[in-house]
Amino acid sequence: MSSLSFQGLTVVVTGAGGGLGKAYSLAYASRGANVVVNDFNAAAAQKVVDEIRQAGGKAVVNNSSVTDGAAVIKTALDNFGAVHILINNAGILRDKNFRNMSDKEWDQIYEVHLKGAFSCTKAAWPLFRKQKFGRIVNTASAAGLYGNFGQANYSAAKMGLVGFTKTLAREGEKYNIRATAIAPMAASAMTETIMPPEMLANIKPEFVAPFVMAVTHPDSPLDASGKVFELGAGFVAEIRWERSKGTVFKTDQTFTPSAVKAKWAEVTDFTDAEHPATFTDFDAQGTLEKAMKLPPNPQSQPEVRYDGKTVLITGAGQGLGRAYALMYSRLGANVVVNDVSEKGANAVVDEITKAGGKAAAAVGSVEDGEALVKVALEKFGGIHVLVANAGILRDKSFTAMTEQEWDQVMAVHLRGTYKCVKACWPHFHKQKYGRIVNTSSQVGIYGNFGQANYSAAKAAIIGFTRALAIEGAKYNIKANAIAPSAGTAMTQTIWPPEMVEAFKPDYIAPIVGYLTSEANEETSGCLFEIMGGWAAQTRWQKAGGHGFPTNKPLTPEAILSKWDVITNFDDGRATHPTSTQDAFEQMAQNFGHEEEGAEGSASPYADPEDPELVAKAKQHAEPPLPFNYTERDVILYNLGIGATEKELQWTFENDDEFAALPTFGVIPQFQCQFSFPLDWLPDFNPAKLLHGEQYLAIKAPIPTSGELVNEARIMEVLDKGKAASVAVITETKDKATGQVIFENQSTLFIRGSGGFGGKRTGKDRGPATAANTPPKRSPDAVVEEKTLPVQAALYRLSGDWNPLHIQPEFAAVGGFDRPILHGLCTFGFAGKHVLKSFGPYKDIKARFAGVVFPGETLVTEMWKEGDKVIFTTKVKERDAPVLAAAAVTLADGAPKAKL
Ligand SMILES: CCCCCCC[C@@H](O)CC(=O)SCCNC(=O)CCNC(=O)[C@H](O)C(C)(C)COP(=O)(O)OP(=O)(O)OC[C@H]1O[C@@H](n2cnc3c(N)ncnc32)[C@H](O)[C@@H]1OP(=O)(O)O
Repeated sequence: MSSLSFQGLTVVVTGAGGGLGKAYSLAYASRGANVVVNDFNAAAAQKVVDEIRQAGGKAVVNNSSVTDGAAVIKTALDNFGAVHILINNAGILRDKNFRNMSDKEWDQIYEVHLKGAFSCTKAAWPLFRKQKFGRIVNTASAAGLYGNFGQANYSAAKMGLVGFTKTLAREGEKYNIRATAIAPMAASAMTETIMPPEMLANIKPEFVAPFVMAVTHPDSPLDASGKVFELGAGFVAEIRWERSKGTVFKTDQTFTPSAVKAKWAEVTDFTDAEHPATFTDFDAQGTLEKAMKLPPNPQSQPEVRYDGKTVLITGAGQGLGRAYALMYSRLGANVVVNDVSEKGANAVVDEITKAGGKAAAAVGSVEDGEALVKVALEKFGGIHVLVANAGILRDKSFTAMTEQEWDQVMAVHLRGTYKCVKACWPHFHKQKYGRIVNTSSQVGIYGNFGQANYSAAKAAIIGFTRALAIEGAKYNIKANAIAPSAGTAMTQTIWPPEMVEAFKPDYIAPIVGYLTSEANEETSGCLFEIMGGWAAQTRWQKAGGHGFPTNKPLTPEAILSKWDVITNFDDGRATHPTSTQDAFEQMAQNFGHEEEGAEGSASPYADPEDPELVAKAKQHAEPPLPFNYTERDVILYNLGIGATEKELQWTFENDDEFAALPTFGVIPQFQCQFSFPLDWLPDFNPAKLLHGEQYLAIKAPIPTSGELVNEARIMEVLDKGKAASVAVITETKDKATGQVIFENQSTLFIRGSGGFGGKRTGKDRGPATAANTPPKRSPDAVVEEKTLPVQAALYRLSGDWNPLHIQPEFAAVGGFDRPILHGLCTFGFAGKHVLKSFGPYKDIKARFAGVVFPGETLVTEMWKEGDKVIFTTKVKERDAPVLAAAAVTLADGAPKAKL
């Protein structure tokens, strides 16, 4: 195959200052394209442009926000007179567990990822249409496809891009405009915050760029348009929707939540599943006719009821919402009927009250979710179920769609759903019970002409719901998304009258009624298509895909040569991933896939470790060890490092800001550390073991209770002459989701165990071994804090039971005249000092330079240097250094120093 040229084509890459965007820019430029390197970080963008120009390529910088797409595209026109390819890649992270996520964090993610992609695409679209050529790649994510813990905002925005892409592909087809969504896995400044370094080394952006080039070339495969692909580490596979055949219920009064429960296994049975490309593939009329002819539906026992439960239904003044409200009331629920129309809401409340039910109106916008939930609390004393149903349409072809029409649909569907769930969440959390049904749409699943706004919002709701299901699992909160089709005021504008009449909202309600019931103990994070008595489940199916060798550069030509394999779902290798972990594992199987004889090794593998050490590590590797903890453990830890009764955010579990101090991250691994036998070292004496250094990376929000798992291995064994130095790495993951929360690297300094002839100097492990020399100026902040004589006795209850810290005899063997304080206790105090002075951080490292005795006063001196805060800690009474070579890397958005 001849090499694909991009000569004469202009490519706009957003977020191109680093990571994937940079890799795209360099790759396109190397094939002759004119590249607009967009990044709000002017210096980073300029660097990429300089690199391209030095290599003889053509590129210009643009520093506009992606939400000002017109300005981004104008740079292309001003400099190159055209734009042909748009890569919507810019992204940020604002990870936070949903309970603590702020509206700002929600909005920022939406703005950059979804609104930004809209804005840039909107600006390029008329040009694409005019020249009858355009290529768009939208960057989704596995977090969007499957949902991810701590990423409700990101999961929503990323899945929204999938819906948006599908509609763009439909609308663009006639004009040779193609749109593709990718869920890439690649190392970037963004992923660095959530992945351990050795994993990052395997997922170079250079393995993603060739695919993006292949699907944006003028000769790109037509069937890439409107499709979604997962790729990274040299592996590429298409992913598509798979729908169960589902089941059909008789549409009479026996169609109840109890009837749904009785046949639920049929809804979720994927035998003979289908792979529809559009929702029009479905024989709605035939199914409805079949539904009517069925015998009455069998009912499960006991009957699904809602006595004592309070249900909030949004947009319940008419249509689907009204049908839900009437059903819930019949089943004994207290119903809160929300609608923007006072008349509509009151009419439904009257209807329920007259029939002997209990209902209250909550008039207002779903964007004021708290006010709606307040009605439930005031009238009925609680909230148990949310059915987020409110919706509007602002249909327009993408060419004609105004920003206002985009915003309006997003505000009601996406932000409204978010706000209502957010308002319910603390109550669900506290009572350890909650049921949510969020309303998506077949338009969100498959895309639809004239509904770019609606398809994006409705797809985003799927990603959002999946993230909620993951976060809610531990609290018996179940969240599902439905794509209902029924004759309502909304569909009246697009359906023929007889269809509106035939497909009654009552035929959707029983499914919702089952999903939100106590009887639903299993189903969460799922998506259902429902229409006229028929209900089916829709999930992802992933092609077996192709893994390219990682020891030679991947090219767009290689991607195209395997296109049939990448998109083949019928070779028996297709899978059904349901989590980011599943998606990642498939990619990870390609790590280290080498082709014999490949020249110019481009292996993305990190330097293989010293074989001797690998052997040692294997010998001493431990099986994963669990760590289960509650809020009580968090409080105990916080108290152990000096938190007080006045600092309720650290010592009172019901405080709104309740959190673990960041250095809590060292605790879960403890047991694991101690399970390593060290008696293979010469003259090993446990009393001679001191903690030498500690590095902690915090890769996800710290849950205040949870079930975690630790995997530890020895990384390095050094011979320091008089002592042995053993470095251990531990990854701590969430047990349910597999998400890495902490990475610890701990160095143990074992006096008297050296002289075995091993290496003296270890590897540079980046921030884990950095020297962190303080600058020669007076510190920017100083915190002094006295420890208590009881400090070690208190701290040890968090898991380090080493007698060195409590038993005088043991301490004496170690060479101390009284027990010493745990190194990690001092570490925790200092970490708290930095947090109080400079805000949150994503990693922290220190060397234990000298011992502390409980009761001594710690003085932490801090210097802010860029995104680092270098610090030292000494004991005031003895003017003795105890923490050295220490620093934190501040988290993005950390507040400025309070000096
Ligand atoms: C979850 C994780 C599990 C871990 C749990 C551990 C169990 C805990 O219960 C134990 C504890 O908490 S102990 C309390 C905390 N630690 C301490 O108090 C140690 C304080 N430090 C010291 O006493 C000395 O610095 C000392 C003794 C460490 C070194 O002093 P010297 O022997 O005088 O060393 P020196 O001559 O200065 O240097 C020799 C070589 O060793 C390297 N080195 C020095 N300090 C180090 C340290 N803290 N960590 C790692 N390496 C260290 C030096 O760089 C030098 O290396 P090279 O030969 O390459 O130049």
